[in-house]
Amino acid sequence: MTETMIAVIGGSGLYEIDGLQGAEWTTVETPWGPPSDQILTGTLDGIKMAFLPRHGRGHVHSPTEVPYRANIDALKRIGATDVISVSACGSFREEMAPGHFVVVDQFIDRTVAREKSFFGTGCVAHVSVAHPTCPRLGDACETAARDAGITVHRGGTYLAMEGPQFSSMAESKLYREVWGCDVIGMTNMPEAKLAREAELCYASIAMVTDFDSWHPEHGSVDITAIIATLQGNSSNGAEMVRRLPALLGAERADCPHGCDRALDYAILTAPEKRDPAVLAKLDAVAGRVL
Ligand SMILES: CSC[C@H]1O[C@H](OP(=O)(O)O)[C@H](O)[C@@H]1O
Ligand SMILES: Nc1ncnc2[nH]cnc12
Repeated sequence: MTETMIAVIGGSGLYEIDGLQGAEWTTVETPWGPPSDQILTGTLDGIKMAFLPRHGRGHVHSPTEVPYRANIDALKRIGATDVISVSACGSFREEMAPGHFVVVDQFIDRTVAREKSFFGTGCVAHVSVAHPTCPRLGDACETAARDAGITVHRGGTYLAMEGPQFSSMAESKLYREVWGCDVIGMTNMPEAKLAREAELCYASIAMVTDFDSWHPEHGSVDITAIIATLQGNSSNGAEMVRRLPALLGAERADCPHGCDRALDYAILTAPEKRDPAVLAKLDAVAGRVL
């Protein structure tokens, strides 16, 4: 058994969480540079918690410039076992309305300008992201959100776009009608891929703020409408998070879906060909298998 540490990555509108006991902002250094901000650590119901604002307090990093590798490395380095991503998203479904939460389970990655792996020349690895989110964590988030009185949809495909501009109407219709996506945002990729490489269980909660630009009656997505919805979504997100420790418990067994063993057979580079400098950078992420 391993001691649970629940890490929450807070997206747009969620820059802090209240109610942690022994709350302290801590600076964490990583071989991939500084994370988005300091990490707030503490306990909730006796269970270790960490909170990292994805864009930094005051929203300083654009979706392209979020230091995704440093963020995931930093969470792994401080002992996080379970990562909950909480994000603002547009919706492609009439029934997934602003204010609703979606427990995302699939992604289409359309991002093009981001570092997407901890591995590369000197230590090559290929993990599976066929099922990029952890159903055990998804169950906990779904229950926590329902208990908090939030309308929650289980399962959805998240289109990760580069941004920072929103989609054109033609793109919006393509993602919805042809590709069958349910929600859209700018940040869950490569975050989810990196969490898998770091053997962290990862769940993504999409907090719907708008109907993007496909909806005949809602016009085009616009930031003022998003901001108006963000505040209520963020306090609901915090309510959901408050319920997670009681659902996940202080001790965790191995993940039944294997998230925490993703690197078991993933590294292809022969031991004698591995670059010691690259291995040194992988100490937190892949130390278990190196
Ligand atoms: C608030 S408008 C667009 C912005 O919001 C989302 O951020 P996050 O995923 O961190 O909640 C979206 O991905 C964009 O970055
Ligand atoms: N419509 C949208 N597209 C991309 N990211 C978003 N974040 C919130 N709404 C969004």
